[in-house]
Amino acid sequence: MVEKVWGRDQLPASFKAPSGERIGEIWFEPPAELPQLLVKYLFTSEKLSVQVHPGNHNALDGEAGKEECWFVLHADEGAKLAIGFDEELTSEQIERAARDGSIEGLLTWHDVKAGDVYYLPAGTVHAIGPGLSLVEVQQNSDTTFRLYDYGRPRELHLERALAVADGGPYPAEQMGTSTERGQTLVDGAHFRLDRIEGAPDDQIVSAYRAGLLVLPLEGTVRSIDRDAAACAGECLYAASIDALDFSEAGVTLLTRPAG
Ligand SMILES: O=P(O)(O)OC[C@H]1O[C@](O)(CO)[C@@H](O)[C@@H]1O
Repeated sequence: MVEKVWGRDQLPASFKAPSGERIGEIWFEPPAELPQLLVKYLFTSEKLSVQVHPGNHNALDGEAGKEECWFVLHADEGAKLAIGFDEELTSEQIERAARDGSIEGLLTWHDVKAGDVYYLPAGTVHAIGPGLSLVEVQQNSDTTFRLYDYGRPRELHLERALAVADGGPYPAEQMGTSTERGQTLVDGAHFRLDRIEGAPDDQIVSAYRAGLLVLPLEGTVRSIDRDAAACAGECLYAASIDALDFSEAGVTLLTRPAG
């Protein structure tokens, strides 16, 4: 569990937050067999920094590319995500806006609801608003460049952020809902994410023949050959979907690296 200035004192029932701590993130450390993917739960009560991540192509030595996606579990009335800019901006315009704080108003703030999914290509300038619970699936990287933090006394990384930031609007095809997309929420360059109800069908089984991470949102998923099980708020690694028992499953997220 990671404390964050924008985190929450009270987490949903399936998570036990230590009292007196403001938990913003729950990380599931990638298992040795699947080092490419990092899965987190995020809980917000305030805005996250306006930030950007590099891609593999423009990360420097010691940094790592970070593309991510968000699956919205819960959104308070009026909750929003800022992704991309309303209008194309130059690097100089982004820098000026980051320095004087007007960047917040230049971002496109999307109304969100449970079941929405957003894929964030590297370079996308973004901020997560308050009142949200999300599952974040991302490349296993902790490289975040903050452009603006509302005056909070945390470090900014303006120069590196400007070097990788895309000044354009967010492409509509990168967002959707689980109703529109069906089971496969993301099938991208770095990872795949599916949302299934009950047991997996043949198409899902054939897509998950190698290592995967399982996040039950409702119900329980068990590992057949190991003494392990996961329910809501937990994450289970399996070497193949064939090693899992979905007889008590409700709604489950499955994710694996691309390829
Ligand atoms: O800099 P902040 O505001 O703490 O945000 C960092 C967090 O934002 C995210 O990049 C999500 O946008 C998380 O993966 C990361 O831990």
